[in-house]
Amino acid sequence: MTAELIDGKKISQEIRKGLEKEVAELTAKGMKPGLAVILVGDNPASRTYVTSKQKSCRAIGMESVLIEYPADVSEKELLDKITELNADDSIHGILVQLPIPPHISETKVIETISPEKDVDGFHPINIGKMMTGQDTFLPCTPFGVMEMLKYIGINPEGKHAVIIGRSNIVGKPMGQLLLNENATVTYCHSRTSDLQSFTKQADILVAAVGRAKMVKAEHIKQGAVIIDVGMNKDEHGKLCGDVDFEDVKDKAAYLTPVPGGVGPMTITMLLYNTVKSAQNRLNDRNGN
Ligand SMILES: Nc1nc2c(c(=O)[nH]1)N[C@@H](CN(C=O)c1ccc(C(=O)N[C@@H](CCC(=O)O)C(=O)O)cc1)CN2
Repeated sequence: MTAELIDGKKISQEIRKGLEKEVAELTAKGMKPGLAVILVGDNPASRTYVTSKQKSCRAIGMESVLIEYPADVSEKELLDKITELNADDSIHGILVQLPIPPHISETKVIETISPEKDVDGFHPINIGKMMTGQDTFLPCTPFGVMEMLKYIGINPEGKHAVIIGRSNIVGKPMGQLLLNENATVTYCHSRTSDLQSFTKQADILVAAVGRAKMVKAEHIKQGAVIIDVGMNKDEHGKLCGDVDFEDVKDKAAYLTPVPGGVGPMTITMLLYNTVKSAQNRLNDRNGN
């Protein structure tokens, strides 16, 4: 048996079609959704991602502003800009592309963004709401994974989900979203002993470690759903995930490709969150 591919581009297109309609309706009501993206420094991968975010916004009729700073910008200048954007009524979503240079506190940056405009879903208030199952902006990559599971008809309830990775933006929220849907969740990480003994139990395995092709057939259970969040270069400089696609494809039931899997969903859920923010603002304006 060969695994069925979970096509992130196709799922994204369908979600974006629906969002385009909502954007048109919001625009007609004087609430055109606007996203501000802040890029610090000139990391080529970050530039690719922010360019893609801008293009995706414009393709569905949203406004998108890119604010660029050199790598040596002061923390104060960056935080002042965020404060200014918090007060700008034409902006419904604000994000600072990560990673940022080490002289700037990521925590301060995230906490300066108003929770109402935190379309990345990284602010502790929004993380707390997610953890307690309240309606909020969900972190885009794990949110995208949940949408992919829904699309292929996989209900996490009662399944054993194993997450490899414990980053604040992917691993930790991924486990929480699966738990919210009644999965039994195990987190594995760099200090986990005998990784394979856990991953082999997974009905749903999410790899988010940043190590090229580390998940092999021997790590997975026959018929598992394998979600690859990795974005690495292989020995030939070619983009690849954390999962060895060729090795696992005849053992998994479902598999996300890299590229074309989780990546496009991350941007789609950012659009979703920004449209939701504009809708929230309209509801506030109308006293709903
Ligand atoms: N503020 C944020 N910073 C970062 C986030 C984030 O969600 N918010 N996530 C990642 C980067 N990222 C979005 O910002 C991102 C990464 C990859 C993709 C993507 O579509 N990848 C393509 C391949 C692209 C290529 O060819 O290089 C794919 O998988 O098909 C989108 C968004 C870290 N920073």
